[in-house]
Amino acid sequence: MAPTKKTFTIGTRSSKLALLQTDLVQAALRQAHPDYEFKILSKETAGDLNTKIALRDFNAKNLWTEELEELMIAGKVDFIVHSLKDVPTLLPDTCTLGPMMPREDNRDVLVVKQGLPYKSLAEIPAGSVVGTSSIRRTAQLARKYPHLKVQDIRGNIGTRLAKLDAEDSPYACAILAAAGLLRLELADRITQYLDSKNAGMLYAVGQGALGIEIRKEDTDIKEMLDQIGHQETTFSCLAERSLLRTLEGGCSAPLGVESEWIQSSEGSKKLRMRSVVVSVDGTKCAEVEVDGDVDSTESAEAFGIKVAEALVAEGAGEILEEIQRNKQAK
Ligand SMILES: NCc1[nH]cc(CCC(=O)O)c1CC(=O)O
Repeated sequence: MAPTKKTFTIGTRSSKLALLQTDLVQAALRQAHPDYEFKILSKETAGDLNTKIALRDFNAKNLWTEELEELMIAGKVDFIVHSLKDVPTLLPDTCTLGPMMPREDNRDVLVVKQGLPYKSLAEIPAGSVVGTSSIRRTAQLARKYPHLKVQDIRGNIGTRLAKLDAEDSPYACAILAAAGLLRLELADRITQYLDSKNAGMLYAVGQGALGIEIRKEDTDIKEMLDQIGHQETTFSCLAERSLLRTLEGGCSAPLGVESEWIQSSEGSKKLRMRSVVVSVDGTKCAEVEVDGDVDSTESAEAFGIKVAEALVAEGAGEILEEIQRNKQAK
């Protein structure tokens, strides 16, 4: 009888996208470690079940992660695959993020309601309703496209597209992450990729990347994940998360980022990060572009703090405090 393979259990949410993403990690690990077996254990989380309340009104930040972390701490799963964007910047003491696989497209995209002719955000007529539940997207739209209206659109990606396309829907278009649509093979729904240059829109910290959460002391799993990791993704995402953590806005901060690796004249690559904090009504804005030498976890974390300080010097602190005050007054 063949000896049984050493088996690892991967935890994930049970949404279609979460399962697809977990399949990507499982396939990469099977290829890198043919001697091991990788099983998937999926679970519906509080975040999946609560689709009625606007995301920005949730106080708990770990709706999507907490129950899976409990399974990992209890030893029922060995590591967890998340959309990095949904992972809180502060993890439980015993947990940490492992090396990250190559990032999918990190941009936001415009998706136009089926049957409407618009080819870009700039073409959407004044007074039209844009579907998004993200405070970051809402604030950036208010700043760059003040003639458009914004309305919540909740649920997983399939649900949001159905709400957008419904004949009696109020929406002309919606803003979504490219990564989710591409992974679900819905690229044909993408009308325009949005970035700082063509649309003045920056993406969310961690968008397009997968976060693999592990037990902090589990060096074996960390080494195993090193085989499928991609340093540029890991470092840029850690820097983005350090920036968000320093501004301490959690997922409800109207913070946009855009990271890119640029070739410097000395031959090494530098990390260039553009970042913006916008007041919800779009009237106030702090915007920076910073280059840094990032070649380790530590320098990535330090660079994120440096970008946060640059934003604060541009007035980001006041904008975030005002949002905090309004929340408390509710
Ligand atoms: N907030 C929900 C969410 N979390 C992760 C993705 C998919 C994209 C990604 O992995 O960044 C989405 C959907 C979206 O924002 O359109």
